[in-house]
Amino acid sequence: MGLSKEQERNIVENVIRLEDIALLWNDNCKMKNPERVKQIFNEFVMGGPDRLQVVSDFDYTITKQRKSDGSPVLSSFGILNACESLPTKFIEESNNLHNKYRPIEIDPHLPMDEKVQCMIEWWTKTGELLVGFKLEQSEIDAVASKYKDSLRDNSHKLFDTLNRLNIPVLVFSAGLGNSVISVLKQANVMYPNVSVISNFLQYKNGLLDGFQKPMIHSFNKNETALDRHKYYDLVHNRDHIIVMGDSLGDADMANGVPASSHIIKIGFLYDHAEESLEKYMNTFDIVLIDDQTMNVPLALLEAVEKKEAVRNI
Ligand SMILES: C[n+]1cn([C@@H]2O[C@H](COP(=O)(O)OP(=O)(O)O)[C@@H](O)[C@H]2O)c2nc(N)[nH]c(=O)c21
Ligand SMILES: [Mg+2]
Repeated sequence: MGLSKEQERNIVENVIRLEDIALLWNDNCKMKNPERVKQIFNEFVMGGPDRLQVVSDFDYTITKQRKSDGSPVLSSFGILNACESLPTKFIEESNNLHNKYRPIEIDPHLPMDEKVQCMIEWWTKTGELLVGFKLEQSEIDAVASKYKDSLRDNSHKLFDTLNRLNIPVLVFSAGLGNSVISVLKQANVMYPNVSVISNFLQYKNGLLDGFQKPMIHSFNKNETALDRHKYYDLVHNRDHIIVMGDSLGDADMANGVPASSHIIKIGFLYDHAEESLEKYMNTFDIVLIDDQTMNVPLALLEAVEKKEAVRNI
């Protein structure tokens, strides 16, 4: 994936030619407006690492949508539900809630305000079920350890590079933060530049007591939900933003940032790829179909790093 001499020269001369980034011309990579991608890539390379930040979804964005051996990857809530000490009643009721609310979450015809109301109910009821019994973090860790190898190929290289360049990474998940952090730690990518904003378990006198606030559900995952969060102070001056997600709603994760920011949105598409492609292309700048790697964001960061190296000579 290294850059050729000519590519390096182009970067020195302040131009990335998208033509040179072979990955972007693979059949499974779709861009509605390659000119815009090119312009943003160049701005990001010229702006350098100090203006960059990454905002990424977790489930099926940092983790793979499909493993090559065919084994499934559990979501962060899936990891919780696989903990054997959970009471059977919790699993039953949690499944009932899933059966009721998941169709509402993905219904394309329901008005958004109704969907939001239902998602608040779903997360609230799940929180109410998680009260009054023990669940050790070590049990979540034991389940999560089975999924530490489920990160996209080259995730380590991506997180290493982001850490080296001091680029803040926000992992923004409406799932369960305890699982997210456990997987990231056990995969050795939980560097100091990585923050996780998600739903975390709350404990009272050693027993579960629902979720900590504020609630992050599938439709309030944008940085306006973070207005009063300390994370906002850390990143508000970083106006070059790479957003990564696998669901259409993930594209809005950076909505709360100033309007002058430049955002490149990378969408990983897997399920129903043919039917969903048009929507994804209208929503994300780059759509990667069944690409179980981090190679595209990595190519951008490699260009940023090369340019920075030249600048510092
Ligand atoms: C409250 N709740 C929400 N979810 C799902 O968890 C997902 C987490 O949301 P997300 O962070 O947007 O993940 P994603 O973009 O990878 O899908 C939501 O989309 C819900 O479908 C849930 N899934 C399970 N199994 N149990 C739950 O209680 C529960
Ligand atoms: Mg996801």
